Amino acid sequence: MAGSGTFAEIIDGDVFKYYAHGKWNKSSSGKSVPIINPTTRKTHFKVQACTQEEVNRAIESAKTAQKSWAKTPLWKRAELLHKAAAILKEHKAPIAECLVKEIAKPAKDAVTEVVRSGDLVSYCAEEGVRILGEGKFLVSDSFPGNERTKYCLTSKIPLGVVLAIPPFNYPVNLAVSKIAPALIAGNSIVLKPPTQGAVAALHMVHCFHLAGFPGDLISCVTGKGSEVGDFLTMHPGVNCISFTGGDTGIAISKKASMIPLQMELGGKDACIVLEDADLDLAAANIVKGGFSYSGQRCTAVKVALVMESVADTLVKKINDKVAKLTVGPPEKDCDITAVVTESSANFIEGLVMDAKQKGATFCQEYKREGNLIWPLLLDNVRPDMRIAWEEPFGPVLPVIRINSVEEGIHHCNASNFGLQGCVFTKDINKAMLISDAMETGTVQINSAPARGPDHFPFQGLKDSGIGSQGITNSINMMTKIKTTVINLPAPSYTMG
Ligand SMILES: NC(=O)c1ccc[n+]([C@@H]2O[C@H](COP(=O)([O-])OP(=O)(O)OC[C@H]3O[C@@H](n4cnc5c(N)ncnc54)[C@H](O)[C@@H]3O)[C@@H](O)[C@H]2O)c1
Repeated sequence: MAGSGTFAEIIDGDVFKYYAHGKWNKSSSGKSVPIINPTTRKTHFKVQACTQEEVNRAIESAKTAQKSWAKTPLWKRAELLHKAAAILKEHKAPIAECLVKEIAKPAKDAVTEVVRSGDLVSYCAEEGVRILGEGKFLVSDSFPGNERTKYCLTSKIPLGVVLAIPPFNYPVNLAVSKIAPALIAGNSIVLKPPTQGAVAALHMVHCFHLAGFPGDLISCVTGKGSEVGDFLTMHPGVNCISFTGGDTGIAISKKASMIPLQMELGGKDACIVLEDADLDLAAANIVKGGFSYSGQRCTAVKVALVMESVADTLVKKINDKVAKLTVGPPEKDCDITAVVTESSANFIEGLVMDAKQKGATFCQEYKREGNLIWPLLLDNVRPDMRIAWEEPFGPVLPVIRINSVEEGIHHCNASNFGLQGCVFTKDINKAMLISDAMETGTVQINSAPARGPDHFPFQGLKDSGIGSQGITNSINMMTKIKTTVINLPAPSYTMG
């Protein structure tokens, strides 16, 4: 159970401790932050409200710890990561329980998130050993005017302290997707988990503690993002920020100093359906893509752009599937569960009411109880409706009927987001042309957008992000290149 057994030391009374200096600590603030269960709307957990002084100490000690970690052999770093991955998977049940209570993630998906996270950590260790074990050797005579008098050796070195800020929807997976690449590359880590999801993240961090990483190398500071956020992101001791979330990331990018930033932000992933598409496949993917975890996924299908000639048939197929979605508590593994906060539910409702007022066709009746919103398909959505452009992050999906492929591409590209998109057609040539024309980081052909598998590159264009994630890209991003040049007194050409 959460906060008991192996995890008993991470809680004090009813408040979870924060992790720094290799141990679990109470904040001197004496204050805590409540975590509201989205289903019951009652406080379920509490975490420490860390002070700026505590955050400062965590960063300062991470700086020192990183220096010796960078001198730890790569195979040893990998070994510890493999150990942490195994411990994480062993304790999937209590961590998944936190995800169910804190973010109303359906029970089975919660377990999947933890297992996937363990796999990500292991893969990262293996990939790190492969790509960080290699450097480059260059000779000078390939550049005009040079003899072979210079040998250049390049290697990848760590950046220093990496600040990791994941969002609420995958607080474990999107934390380890930053922690593991940072650690294998020789960096230290300061994690600031989201408020909803903080307790799952603290349990995950305990698995790293149990694996035996050096004290001070990893810390996890809790508190409201709006209170400790700026202090963390503008701290001179931070050498890299890896952030996943919404528009907050744009604000952070403007405030951060001259350090590498990895930003994975919001999306308005479009699904273009052509006349020749397999409509059963498209409907299945639109429902899975649009409504999994109640639409609270960065890569959820957030607008369906459907050719008018197949729209009636497709909408009917989607509605038949929507009718089968179960709605209720995450403990019962329902498909649609309460959205994360009351303010999210209010925001979603605002988009729905705007669409209603402007004449969208409601395929189901709009229904809400507390944070629980029943799945809703809105047909005949037009570009003057907010839902055509904004990210609901909830179980509401707009359908815009289009009369040409160009119209679909135009709508997709007019968005300020550019995360992913997808196209359904049996014509691979057309699909490739559309993929090239869509201004998004990834285009899926004949499947819903998805972040995984976790070693695939994952990136957003425009307001959807900076840089590229995915295991290999994250490891590379969390390193810099160092070169040593050997200067010879006379040219030397290898004769074999
Ligand atoms: N592109 C991706 O990879 C990806 C993946 C998942 C979610 N998302 C996006 O995340 C959003 C939903 O997640 P969310 O509601 O947790 O996002 P959010 O931007 O509200 O919060 C993200 C994180 O930032 C922290 N934070 C808040 N204010 C801060 C500040 N001033 N300084 C530093 N940190 C601060 C939060 O505590 C949280 O940990 C959606 O827009 C979704 O599309 C993107």
